[in-house]
Amino acid sequence: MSEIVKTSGKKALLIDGKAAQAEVLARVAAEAALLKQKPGLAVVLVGEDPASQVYVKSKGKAASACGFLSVQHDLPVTTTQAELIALVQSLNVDPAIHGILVQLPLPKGIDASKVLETIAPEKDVDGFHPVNVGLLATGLTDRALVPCTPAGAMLLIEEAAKALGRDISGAEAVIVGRSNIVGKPMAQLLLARNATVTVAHSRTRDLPAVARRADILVAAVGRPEMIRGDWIKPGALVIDVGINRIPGEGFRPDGQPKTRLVGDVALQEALEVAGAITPVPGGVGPMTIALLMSNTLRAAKLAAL
Ligand SMILES: Nc1nc2c(c(=O)[nH]1)N[C@@H](CN(C=O)c1ccc(C(=O)N[C@@H](CCC(=O)O)C(=O)O)cc1)CN2
Repeated sequence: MSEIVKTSGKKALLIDGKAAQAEVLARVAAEAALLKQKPGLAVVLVGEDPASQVYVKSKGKAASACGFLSVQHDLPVTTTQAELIALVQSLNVDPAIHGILVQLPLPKGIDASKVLETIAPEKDVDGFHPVNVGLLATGLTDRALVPCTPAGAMLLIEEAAKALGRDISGAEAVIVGRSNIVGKPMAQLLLARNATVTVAHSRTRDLPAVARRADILVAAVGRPEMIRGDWIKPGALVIDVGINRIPGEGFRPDGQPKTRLVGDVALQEALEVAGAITPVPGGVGPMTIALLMSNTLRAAKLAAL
C-alpha cells in the first residue's frame, strides 16, 4: 500500500491528503529548481476573512517552500472592483509573475466573475477563467490549467483506486454538488478517465438512493455531515471536499466558543461502510494548495517555451 493510503482501524482505508501534498510539493520543488527563472505566484486577498487569511498564508508558505517567488497583495475590504481589476491587469503584464490567484470569496459589491475573467488565461492558476473552463470541457487537458481542488481530488482518487485494486474507467461516479469550482470540473475530470458520471444537487430526487449507486462518491455541497453512512455503497471510494466549521465543545483561551472542522460526509459512519475515504481535515484541503503549486510550475514552464 502507498504512503498515502492507510488503514483506519475500521472497514475503510484512510486517504492521507497531507502525505500526498508532501509528495506533490517535493516533485514541484525539484522541477522548479531546474528552471532558469523562478516561478512567480501572486496571491490577492481582499478584506479580512479569517479563513481566507489562513489559506492565503498557507499558499505563500508552500510557494516559498517550492522555491517560488511569492508575492501577496492585501487589499482593504473597501477596495472597488475597478481597483482590483487594475491590480490584476498589472500582474498580467509582470514578467516575474506566472500565476495569479484572487482569493474567494470576494467582499460584497465585487463581481467575482468580472475579476476572474480579467486574469490572463495563461496565468490563471486557479483554472477559473472561461478559456481554461472551455479547454477542460473539450478534453484539452494538456493545455488547460485545471481547478486545484478537483485536480487534487482526482490524484487522491487515482491513489485510492490503485490501493483498492479498482478501475476508474467504467466506474459509477456520483458528484454531489454542481459548483463551477468543484462539482463541474470534477465531473469533467472523471469523464476524461471514462467514469460514468452523475452530478447530483439540491433538486435531485431521492439523493440518498443516487449516492448509493456510486463506486466513487464525491461530496461537494458545503453542508456539514449531510452524507450519512447509509447513503454510501459498501466498499465505495468516498472523497469529501466539504470544509465546514461547526460549534465544538468548550471555549478557547480568548473566551470564544471552540469550533471544529467537519466535511460533508459523516466520517465515523462512513468509515464503517466505505472502501476508502478522505478525512476532513487532512484530505482534499491540503491537495488544493499542492495543485496550486503544480499549476504555477506548469504556467512558468509554458511561459518559458
Ligand atoms: N481563489 C480561490 N479561492 C478559494 C479556493 C480556491 O481554490 N481558489 N478554495 C477554497 C479555500 N482554499 C483555498 O483557497 C482552501 C481550503 C482549505 C484548505 C485546507 O488545507 N484545509 C485544511 C484545514 C484548514 C483549516 O484548519 O481551516 C484541511 O482540509 O485539512 C486549503 C485551501 C475557497 N476559496
